[in-house]
Amino acid sequence: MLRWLTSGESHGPALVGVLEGLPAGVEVESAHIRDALARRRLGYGRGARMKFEQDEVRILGGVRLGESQGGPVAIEIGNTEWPKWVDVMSSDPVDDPEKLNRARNAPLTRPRPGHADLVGMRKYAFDDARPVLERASARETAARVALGTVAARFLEQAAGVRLVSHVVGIGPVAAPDDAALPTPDDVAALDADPVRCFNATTSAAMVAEIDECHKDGDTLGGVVEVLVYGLPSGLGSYVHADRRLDARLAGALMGIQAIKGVEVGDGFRTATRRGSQAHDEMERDADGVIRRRSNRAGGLEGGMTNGEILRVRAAMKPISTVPRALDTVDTSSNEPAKAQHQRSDVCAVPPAAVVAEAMVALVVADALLEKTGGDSVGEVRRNLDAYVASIPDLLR
Ligand SMILES: Cc1cc2nc3c(=O)[nH]c(=O)nc-3n(C[C@H](O)[C@H](O)[C@H](O)COP(=O)(O)O)c2cc1C
Ligand SMILES: C=C(O[C@@H]1CC(C(=O)O)=C[C@@H](OP(=O)(O)O)[C@H]1O)C(=O)O
Repeated sequence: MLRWLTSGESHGPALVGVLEGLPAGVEVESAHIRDALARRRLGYGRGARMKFEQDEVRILGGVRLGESQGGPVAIEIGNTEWPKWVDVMSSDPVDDPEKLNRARNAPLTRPRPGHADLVGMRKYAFDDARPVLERASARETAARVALGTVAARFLEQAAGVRLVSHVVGIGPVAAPDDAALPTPDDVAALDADPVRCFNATTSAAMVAEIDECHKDGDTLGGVVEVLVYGLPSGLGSYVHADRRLDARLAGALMGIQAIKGVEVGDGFRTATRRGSQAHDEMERDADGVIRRRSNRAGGLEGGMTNGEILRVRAAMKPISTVPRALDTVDTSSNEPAKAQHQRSDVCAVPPAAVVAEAMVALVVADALLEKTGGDSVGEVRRNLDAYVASIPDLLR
C-alpha cells in the first residue's frame, strides 16, 4: 500500500511530502523532482508570485545514491520567499510585537467567495483568514507533484507505464472532441505550449481568452485531462466500492484545490448517447488478443483497468480571488465589503494539469502495488510479468 501526506503553509519555510510504501530500487534524484516542479510553475495566466518565488528541493529520507531504499521517502520543498515571512509565519511565538505589527500581518477579515476563508475561520475559530488561506492554498500542490514524480518513476521503471497531462478547455474555449490524444513522446511539446494544449489553434484561442479575462479583471477555470499509457488489465477491482479504481481516481482528483468535477473516459458525454454508441466493441486481432474498436470508457470497466489508455478529466472552477473583487462581509465590522485581493492567478489550469498527473500517478502506483506486491522494483516487475503471462486471451 502506498500512503502519502503533505505538511506546510503557503508562506512557510518549506513544504514537506512523505511517501510510504514505495519499493526499493526506484531510481530517483532531486533533479527529477526539480524538473517536475518547474513544469508545475509553467502556464500562461499565472500571477506574479510564480515569477519571483523559487522551489528548493531536498530529499530528506528514503533515497540513497539515487535509489529508493524501501523506507518512507521524505521531500522538502523550501521557499525562497521565506525571509519575508519569518515573523508572520514563525512557528514559535514572536516576542517583539513590533515585528508582527506590519502590513503583512494585518488580519484578513474580508473572506473571498469561493475560497476556504469564511468557513475555515468559523470551523477553526480564527478571527483572521490568514491561517486558513495558508493551508488551503494550492502552493501545497508542489509537495504532491514531488511525491507524484516519485510514483511516476516507479510506474515507468517497474511496469513501463507513462503519464501525460494536458489542457482540453479554458473557460469557453475547448479542444475539439475528436482531437488526437497526446502520447508520452509529446510531453516536451506540451511543456513548451503556453497553456499545455496539444492543438495549436485551440492554444492560441485559450491565450486570447486569458488576455481578455485579465483585461476585464476577471479569472478563468477549465478542464484538464490525464492519460496513462501502458497499464495492464486488472488494476483496481469491482468487488467493493472502495476498491474501484474509478472511485479512487475521482477522489484523488477532487482533492485538488478548485477541482469541481471529474469524468472517466467520455464521462458526461456518454450519458447523452445510446448504448450502441456508448461502449467499446471487442474483437480479436491477428495475434488472438481481444482489442477494443474505441476507448470511450477511458480504459476502465468495472472499476478496473481494461488494458486501454486510461483517460480521466477534471474540471477546475475559476480562481476565486477575482481582481474585480466580489461582494462579501467584513467579519470584523459585519459591514458589506469587497473581498480581499492583493494578487492572484488569472488562470491556473495548466499547472492543475501537472498536479492532476501527479495525483493519478500516486493512485495508479498504489493500484499496481496492490496487484503485484513486491518490496523491490525487480520483484514488482517479475510479479507483473507472471500475472500478465497468465491472462488467457493475451496468449503469452
Ligand atoms: C495550481 C493552482 C493554483 C491556484 N491559484 C489560486 C490563486 O492564485 N488564487 C486563488 O484564489 N485560488 C487559487 N487556486 C484555487 C484555490 O486554492 C481553491 O479555490 C481554494 O483552496 C478553495 O478550495 P475549493 O476551490 O476546492 O473549494 C489555485 C488552485 C490550483 C490547483
Ligand atoms: C503559490 C502557489 O499558488 C498560489 C495558490 C493560491 C491559492 O489560493 O490557492 C494563491 C496564490 O498565492 P498568493 O495568494 O500568495 O498570491 C497562488 O500563487 C503555487 O502554486 O506555488
